[in-house]
Parts: sequence; C-alpha cells; structure tokens
Amino acid sequence: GLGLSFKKEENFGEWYSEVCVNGEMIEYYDISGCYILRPWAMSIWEIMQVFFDAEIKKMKIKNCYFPLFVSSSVLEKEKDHIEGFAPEVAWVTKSGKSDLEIPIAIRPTSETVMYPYFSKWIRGHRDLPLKLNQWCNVVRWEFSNPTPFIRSREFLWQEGHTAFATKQEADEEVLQILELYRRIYEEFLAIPIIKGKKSEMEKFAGGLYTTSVEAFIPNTGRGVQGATSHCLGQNFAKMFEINFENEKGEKGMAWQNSWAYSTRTIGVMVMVHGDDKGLVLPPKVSSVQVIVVPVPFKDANTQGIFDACAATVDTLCEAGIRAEADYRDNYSPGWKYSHWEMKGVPLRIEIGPKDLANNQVRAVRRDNAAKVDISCDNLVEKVKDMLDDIQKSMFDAAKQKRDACIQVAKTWDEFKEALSQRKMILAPWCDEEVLHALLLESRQKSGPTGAGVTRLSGLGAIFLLNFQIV
Ligand SMILES: O=C1CCCN[C@@H]1CCCn1cnc2ccccc2c1=O
Repeated sequence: GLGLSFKKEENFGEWYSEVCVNGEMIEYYDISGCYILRPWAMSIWEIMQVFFDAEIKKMKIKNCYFPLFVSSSVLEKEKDHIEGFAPEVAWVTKSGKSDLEIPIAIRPTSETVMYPYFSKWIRGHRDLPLKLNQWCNVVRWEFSNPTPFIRSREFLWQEGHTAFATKQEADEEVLQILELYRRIYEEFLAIPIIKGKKSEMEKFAGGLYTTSVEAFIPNTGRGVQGATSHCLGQNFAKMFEINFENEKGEKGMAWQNSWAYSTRTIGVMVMVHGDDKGLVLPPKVSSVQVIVVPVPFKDANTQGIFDACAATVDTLCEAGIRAEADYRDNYSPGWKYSHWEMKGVPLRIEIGPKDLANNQVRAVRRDNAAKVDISCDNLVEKVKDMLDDIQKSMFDAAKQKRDACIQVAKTWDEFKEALSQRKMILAPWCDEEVLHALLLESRQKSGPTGAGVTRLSGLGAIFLLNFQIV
C-alpha cells in the first residue's frame, strides 16, 4: 500500500531511494548506475533549464551540439587532467560483430571534443569571445555506489565552454555563472548553498582554479558539490593551440572557462526537503503546484462538487498557477491525499459539500500540513500568497537547519570532534597539504562512517569549508 517503509532519520539511503521511486521520479534500470527519469523528474529539469537557458542567452552564450564520441588520441591529449579520470571513461570497441580499428570513447565531458575546433575557429581577436553551451548527457563509468540523481553512470547536464582574449574577462564570467548556480539552488530549489573556491587539491586538475556552490545534507553530515564554474587559464589553449592575433598583431593564447550543473540538483532537492510522507517540492519547480481533490459525500451534490473543482482549476490556470484536479473514481479522497503528498505537490485543495455550500475551498500545505479555508472570491490571490510563502519558508527552514550544523573549529581536536558529530566545519584557511594529510589520516583511524559514503565525500564537509568563501 501507500506509505514509505523507511524513515529519513533512521535509514537515509533506503529512504532516499524509496522516495525517488514512490514519488514517480525514478525507475530503476537493468544496468547498474543507470536510471529512468520519469516525467515528474524531467519536468523539474525542464523548469530549471528554461531559467538557465534564458540567462545565458542574455550573456550572449550560444547553444550548440558536439558529438557524443571522442577519439582516444584527442581525449588523452591533456595529460594531467585525464590521468585521474581514465578509469571512468566508457569505450565503444565493437560495431555489430566486428571490432573497431581504434576504440572510441563516450564523452565524460567535452573539453577535448570541442577545443580542437575552438583552435580552428579562433584566429584573430575578432573571433573572441567565443561562448558556447550544450545541453546533453555524459557518461562516467563510476564504481562507487550509484545513487539516483547524485551519482549515476549517465546524467544530463549543461556544459558551458567559453574563450576570451583576457584573463579578466574569464574571471568575471566564472563568478557570473556561479551566481546563476546560486539562483538555481536558492531561488528555485529552496536550498541554501555556500559559494567558494576549491583547494588546489580538490580543484579540476586541468584548470587554473575551480569555484563551486556547495550544499549540505544534515542527515549525512556531508557536503555535496552542487555545481562548478572553472577558470581553465591557458592550460587547454596551450594544449590545443587556441591562439589568436591581438590588435597589435601579437600572438596571444585564449583564456578559457568551463562550467556545469546537472540532474544532481534534483537529488539534492529530494534529500534536503523530503520527509517521511515522501517528496516535498518547492512550488517554483513543481510541475503541479496545486492539486484539487473532489470530496463527494454519499448523494450530496456530486456534480456540483466536480463542477466546482473544474472551475477552481480553470481559475488558477488562467492566473498562471500550475493546477490540476484528480477526478479518478477508483480511488478515495484519502488515498489521493497520500498519493499527492508522496509526490510532494506543494498545495492541495479539497472541495466537499460544506465547502460548496460556503463558497470556499479547504487548502492544505505540503510543507507544514497547515489547513486553511479560502473563500472562492479571492482564491487566486490567496493561493499565490500561499505558494510564495511555501517557497520562502522551505528555504528558511533548510537554511536554519544547515546553519545549525556549522561548527567553528580552531584546533585539530575541535575539528575531529565536529567531524564525528556530522557537522559542517568552518575552519581557518590553512596550508593545504598538511590539512589534507591530517584529514586522510583521521579518516583512516575513524574508518568509514556510513554505508555507501565514499572517503572523499566523507571529507566533503571539511573541504566544503576548506575553500575560500567568495
Ligand atoms: O566540471 C566541469 C564543468 C563542465 C565541463 N567539464 C568540467 C571539468 C570536468 C572534470 N572531469 C570530470 N570527470 C571526468 C571523467 C572522465 C574523464 C574526464 C573527466 C573530467 O575532465
């Protein structure tokens, strides 16, 4: 029947997977690490995409599409960036029964796919800046435990790849994109993040510096990287000979950035806001913001109730609110309440004989279960206010919870104590090598802290704050 068999506070990993499936976001697939994104998840991806795509178009960034396949010669060209990642690259070695002459890689990211053509297209300073983005999938054959949305072998993302004549332009764009990622999390997903610069050890090896927005999952005490915006410096320009002639006829090398956010955003949203009744969706990203449920009563005016539901949906939709009604006659109202709570619909409207008689509707909030009767006279205004309030209070609640997990540590002992309490640690920025060595040593002593938590992410909460907050 309905209802979850795992509790968020007791068995987070199982709870998360069950909520993704019962909320009809994910269907498990017969290849490990691959998941089916059902419409309830895809619609969230699309709503964020509409916002982000419009924003990068304002920045004169153009969409394109490069091939999925990468030749090995090109993929392995940028040495120090690939060596750490090589085990994750998926290869095509056959077509039909016959082996391919040379194996072909499936893109895990597209720097090496795009940059030979950046080199061809960029000749003079008038060809700069070149600013491209693509919405696509990438494949990384990870071996650590797969998690829907958070760690999968194939995922959807956008990857931006830009080239400038000067470092100053690149530096500026890195932070403009980082701000868009903050807006995705804080304004759409109602999730507080921390913007920062990664340590030398944690940055993208092929780049000059990495900035990221970091979220925090109180239940696991782990930081999670929400999105990244890298300045690549001139590393890839050197490797792929992306040169140009500046105004004075001198040879210059392009300064580049690359930046991405992925369907991981949806997983973080489930983890932060979900509860023991299922998903809790922020109104801004919910494909159904209001679900109207008729509550017919024996022979009471059933048609009148259905008509009132239809009128309510029409009025709300005309006002731009995403409203639907559940008229299915093979399910009881109670079953429908649990079903739409499992799917996390922010607001439910019930219409029964009493509501009909009083020309009102009963509204129930998903985030705090508050019930309120609304007169049909100012239905739209009241519902809009409630949806805005739900969005805001979900963010405020998540921020309060996240802030309660922040622990200041000034000594190594305070550090270890806070870590064992699953805190997010605010520590002074210090010499990296020493810190990393100490942290890895402490991790070995204390051993893995929880099923399915990889060492690196286990340290995430530390590196979360072991980066300079910008
Ligand atoms: O983050 C971004 C933003 C979007 C464009 N790419 C950068 C850097 C990707 C780093 N990365 C991550 N996994 C990989 C896996 C296999 C091969 C290469 C890589 C790899 O280069």
